[in-house]
This record gives sequence, structure tokens and C-alpha cells, in this order.
Amino acid sequence: MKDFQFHKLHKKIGKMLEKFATLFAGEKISILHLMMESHRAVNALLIWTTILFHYHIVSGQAPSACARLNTAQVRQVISQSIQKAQAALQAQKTLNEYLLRIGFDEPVNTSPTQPKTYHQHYAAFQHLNSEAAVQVDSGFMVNHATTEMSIALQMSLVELAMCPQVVSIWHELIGAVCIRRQETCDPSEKYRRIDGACNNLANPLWGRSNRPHRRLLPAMYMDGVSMPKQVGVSGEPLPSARHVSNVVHKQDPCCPLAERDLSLYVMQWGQMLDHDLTDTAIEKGAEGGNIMCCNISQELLSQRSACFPIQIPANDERFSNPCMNFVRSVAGHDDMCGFGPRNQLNQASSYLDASFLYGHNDEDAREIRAYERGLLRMTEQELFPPGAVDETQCQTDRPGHYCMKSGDFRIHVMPGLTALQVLFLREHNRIAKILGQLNPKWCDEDIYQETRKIVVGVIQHITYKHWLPYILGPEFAMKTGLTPKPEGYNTVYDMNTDATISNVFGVAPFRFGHTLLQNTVLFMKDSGMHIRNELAFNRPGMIFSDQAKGCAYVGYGLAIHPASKADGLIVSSVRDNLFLDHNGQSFDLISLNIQRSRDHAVPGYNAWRKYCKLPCAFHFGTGPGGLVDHSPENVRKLHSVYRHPDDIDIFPGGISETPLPGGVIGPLFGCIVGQQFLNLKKGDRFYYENAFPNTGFTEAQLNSVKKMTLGKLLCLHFHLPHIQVDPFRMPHAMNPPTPCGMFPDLEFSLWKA
Ligand code: HEM
Ligand SMILES: [Ca+2]
Repeated sequence: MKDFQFHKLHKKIGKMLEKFATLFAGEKISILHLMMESHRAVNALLIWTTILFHYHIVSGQAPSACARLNTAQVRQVISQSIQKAQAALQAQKTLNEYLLRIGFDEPVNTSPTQPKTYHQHYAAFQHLNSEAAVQVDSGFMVNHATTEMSIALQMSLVELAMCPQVVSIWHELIGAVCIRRQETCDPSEKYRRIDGACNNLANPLWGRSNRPHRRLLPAMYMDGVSMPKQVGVSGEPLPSARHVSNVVHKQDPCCPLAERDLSLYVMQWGQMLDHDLTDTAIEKGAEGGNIMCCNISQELLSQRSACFPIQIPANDERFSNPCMNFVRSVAGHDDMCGFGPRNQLNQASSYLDASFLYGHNDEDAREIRAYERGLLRMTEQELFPPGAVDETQCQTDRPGHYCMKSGDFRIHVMPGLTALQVLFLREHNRIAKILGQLNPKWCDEDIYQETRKIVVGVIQHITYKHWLPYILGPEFAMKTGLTPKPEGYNTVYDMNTDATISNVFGVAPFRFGHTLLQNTVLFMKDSGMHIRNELAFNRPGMIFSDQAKGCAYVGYGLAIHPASKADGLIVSSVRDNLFLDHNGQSFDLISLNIQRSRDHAVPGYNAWRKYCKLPCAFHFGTGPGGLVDHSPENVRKLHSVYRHPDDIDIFPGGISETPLPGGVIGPLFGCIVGQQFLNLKKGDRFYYENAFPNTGFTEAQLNSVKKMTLGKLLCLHFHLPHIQVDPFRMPHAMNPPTPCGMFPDLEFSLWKA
């Protein structure tokens, strides 16, 4: 194949091709290698789109197909495609309403007395904020109309994108069903916006909530547009996600090994960050009910476009039903409502901005604030109050217990997460009170914003300085440019860096925390007791217990409970019993992870290795050309489920790599997680180390923020007499329990105006 010759092309088309070339760069090699490596028949549909694409790129010609289209015909096709999309959306809604009415789909359950089913426990993960709820419809129509247009004109998306008349008529007509996003910014604004908009002044939408994820590699949809990935390179179906989970991720029930000396805070901080960065919207049924994809006829299944159920192998040790429910992530649309392959919608603000606490959008942020002296709403027991509507659908079992309203709806998934979120609620209000006393003339807004800026700074500092080195290994973290300076400013802002969370980051690499989980919550009342996760999922009871001292018992327990070994094996409480309900029904979290990456059509393990410039595997060995970052045992497991190394899904392939020295993830996840955190640092104008006079800290304030530690926060808010110096590690001689008075606090006088 010749090299691309952009200079010969018309300038405009050249630019477009350049963009596509970057997008497909990884794939080009993958196709070549696939052809050399695999002597089997190759899935025709997948390859067809890609080969067509390469042909046009390499030949450098606008497709002749484009020339044969006349404007009237294009207009008619696009108009009809949009009409068909509207009809399809209506048909889905009617079907959903019918299935809810006949009792097939499960309704929302916010009753405090009626126990929740496992689907209802999962509801917080399917929550849609009001802006996202509107986009569900427009995203569906854009996606459906794209498919219809591609079929009607018998052209691939790449070909269509090269036809100026198609692009312009599409944009003219799609405006009727899809609202383009836009934002105007005031460059003099002192504080970051709640939704992340206007962080990048040249690209105000970068990192904003309710936008699609970034694609680092193009999606691999079966039809090029929307259909989930289901076959491997041989054209044979991929192994069932549950089968992979059983073979690759099953942990010996006797003894999940401890991870060196890391405590469960490494896991818990990770989940808190995840809920700051990603909240992928998942489809819901009529009236917010749960879509059911199992125990239905093949015909009905084919009509439910949200369904992508997981097949359970016949001999499964846990599940007797041959089907596990799986509902697809919502199709988002890009800012301009353009046509293109399906992409998923992130309801979270991408920036590391404590949005799990303050809210990812203005509507939630308003409900969380007290609008009095900068405070957040907090009960006498120093917990979050309930929201106007219970959208977390947590399960309560005592009068007086309720579901708390925080910035993120998933707050109750585990008590440890609830405790950590409550810790930052208390920290916000502690700082706000002190700042308010120091600056009596400051109004509510001043105190709220300045406090929020400090809380975000502290979280960014602990994340980059203390937490990331345990994840990536200290050397890799340093080499990637993630380690903050010990003192003083470190202005790293680069306005060309887009911090928007990538699609792949959320579907696999940042789910690494699932391998660190233990089977129990350590409730440190008196000498402590272990409570099985199954009794804790989505239930705030432990937090409320003992006049809400339970929050501290859970919070302290995390510091003295070792994390599970980062070996890719997953405890049974989430692999077999996720959201276990009173009927004994549950999910497998790992099956959901694997199926989610296929739903998003994220390329497989090998494609990402190539993306990260790591060697790819051509065979199932551990030597050169094989899976060089895996143990022989893990290679054996992968080989027993996958036909070809190119078929390995990214979660199983990545999580089973041997961790980087001193870290908990291997080279592949290290590359993707490291790159994302670098973008979150360089692409965030409000990053705490930046020396920007209007928006940054003074140097003295910054140095004070840099003295804050997780230990100090635990002392302050869980009312402890002492804690080990570094609570991300277990206490021992080198990390001794230390009186709380020894941990430095913020120097508040530096904030006196
Ligand atoms: C404490 C126990 C945990 C439970 C019960 C849990 C449960 C879940 C569930 C049910 C999902 C949605 C699965 C799907 O349908 O795709 C999910 C997604 C996810 N989890 Fe976990 N998780 C836990 C801990 C963690 C930890 C420790 C991390 C990271 C360090 C993490 C990172 C993620 C990420 C990144 C997603 C994708 C989120 C999104 O895109 O919206 N989780 N988790
Ligand atoms: Ca955020």
C-alpha cells in the first residue's frame, strides 16, 4: 500500500482524510496483521467497511459513489431516514409502555418497605439526569437515521462523510430532531463551572457533562454504525461474557490474597474518582422502569434495540437461568448532531472536580447547596439529607433511614463509597465555616466557590501525589509526568489537550478496582466485624447505625482492611452475587464489564496494545510474539476461551497482565489510565498546580494544600485519635499509627482576604 499523499488532494478533503487516517491508523495495521495471521475466513461485514475505507484513503480519490448522487435524491433519502428514525423511536416507546403495563418490565421501586429486586438495586447505575433524558431521544434518532441513510444510499459512513452534499443536507434536516450543543464563556470567570463547560476557552464543550466519550480508536460495530461486537476474527461468535468471567476471573473462594500492604482505601478512592469522571447513561424503559431482555422470544428480542443479553453457559455454578439481563448504553450524539458510528453519553463532568460531591450539572448542584454561608445541605448527624425524589433507589430497612442525595446517584452502591463521600461533605462544610468566619464580608457564593476550589485542590493533590503511584507504580507515574512538584507551582496547562474521558477508559482500564475488592465490609465498631458485601450493596443502614457513627466505623475499617490482590481474579460477592436480592437473584459484575465493552464496540486487547505501542500477541504463548506481559497461568486461561489473540476482550486481557513494578495494573491499563490522568492534568485550566493569577491559588496557599493527606481527613471527619501515616497502606512498623495532632492542616489565615 502506498503512503497517504495529502499534498495531492484538494485542501478540504485532505483535512478530512487526515482526520480519518489518525482515527484508523491503529486499524490499518490490525487488518494487515489479521490477514497475514489468520488463514480462516474473516468476518465479511466488519472487513468490508474497513477495506472500503482504506481503498479510498490510499487511492486518495473522493468515491465515485459520491458523484452519482444528486441533491434531490440525497434530500429525499435523508428526510426519509429521519422519519423512519422517528417512527422507530415511537415504536420502541410503545413497546416499552406495553411491556411495563403487562408487568414484564420492572417498575421503579422507591418504596421504603418493599424489598428491591436485583434489577432495582442496579437502578442508580441507570439513572438519567434531565438533560441526558432529552438527549436519549435525539441520540437514538441520529443513530437510527445514520443506519437508514447508509443502507439506502449503499455507502459506508466514511464514503458518506466525503460527500459534501450529504453532509450539508444532513445538517440542514437533522436540526429538527436534535439540538446542537453550544456554550458561551466569560474568560474572566474565577471558578470552574459545575458541568465543566468553559474550562477550555477555545473549545468550551470539552469535558462538559452530558456529552459523548472520546474515541481513541474507532468503534468496531458489526454494521459499522451501531450493532454490538459479537464475532471474532474467524467470523465465529465471541465466547459468552459469563464464560470468560468463569474461566479467567473466578477466585478461589477460600482465600482472596491480600495485595502487598495496600489497604482498601486504594480501591475506595478509585471508585470515588470513577464517579467523578464517568457516568455512562444506560437505557431505561417506560416511566423509568427496568428493561428486561431475558425470557423473551427471539422475535421480541430483535425488536428491543436496547437489549444485548448475556448468554450463561449450561454448566454455570451459580446461575441456572441461561440468560443474564444486559441493557445497552444510550446512543449519544456529537455536539453538531452529525452522523457517525454510535458513541456513548457521559453524564459526569470529565474533569477531576469533585463532581461526585457537588453534582455534574447545575440542577443537581442547586439541590446540594444550602445557600447559606457557603455550606452544603447537611443533617445534624452530618450526613447528606434526602433528595426531593429518591433517584438512587437504595434499600432501607429502618424508620428514619433514607437514601441520601449527593452529587452522584451511585453513592449507596457500597457503604465505603458512602462514607468517603460523606467525608468530603463534612470537609466542605468545615472549610466553609472557617472561611466564613475569617471573611465576614464574603457572601454565600464567595465562600461556596472558594471552599469548592480548596476541596478540589486537595482531592487532585491526594490523587496525583499519593494515590496514582500505587496504581501505576511510582516510576511509571513519574515517567508519565503525573507526579506533582513537592512544593510551588507547576504550570502544565496546555489548551490543545482535551481532557474529555475516553470511551475505553470507562469500559475497562478504570474498572481495574474490581479486582481489589474484598468480600466483606469491615465495620470497626469495638473490635470490628466483617459484614458480607451482599448485605451491604445499595443499603445505607450501616452508615446510619449507632447515631450515624456507623459512617466512621466503615470509614476506619477501609484503612485497616487489606485490598485484594491485583491478579485479575474477582471475589464472588460481585462476580456471582452483585446486588443479590431476597429472591436469591444477582448479576455478575465481570460479565457486565465484558459485555459493556462489546456494547460500546471498543476494540480488543491487541488493538489497544498497538495503540499504546506495546508488542501485540500473535499466538497464545508467553515468549516473543505472544502475551509477553502475562503469566503462563493467565495465558492458559485466555487461550482456553478465545480462538485468536485478536479476539481477547480488553477487560480480561488487560486486568490479567502482570502489574507494573510497585503498581496494581499492567502496562496496557497503565498506558490508558496514565494518559487519561495526564490529560486531566494538562487539559484542566483549573488544575491546582497552575500559576494563574485569577483562577489559581497563591503560592503559599498551594503549598498548604500540598500538605493535606488522607490521614488528616480521616482524623477530622471520622473522629479518630490516631491513624497510620499513609492510610492507602496497612499500618505497620514503616507506616505506624500516628496521633491525629501530628497531621498538618490547611493554613486558613492564607485565605483571609
Ligand atoms: C465497591 C464495589 C463496586 C461495585 C459494587 C461496583 C459496581 C459497578 C457496576 C454495577 C457498574 C456498572 C456495570 C455496567 O453495567 O457496565 C460499574 C461500573 C464501573 N465501575 Fe465499579 N463497582 C465497584 C467498585 C469500583 C472500583 C473500586 C472502581 C475503580 C477503581 C470501579 C470502576 C468502575 C468504572 C470506571 C465503571 C464504569 C462507569 C461508567 O462508565 O459509568 N468500580 N461498577
Ligand atoms: Ca467530574
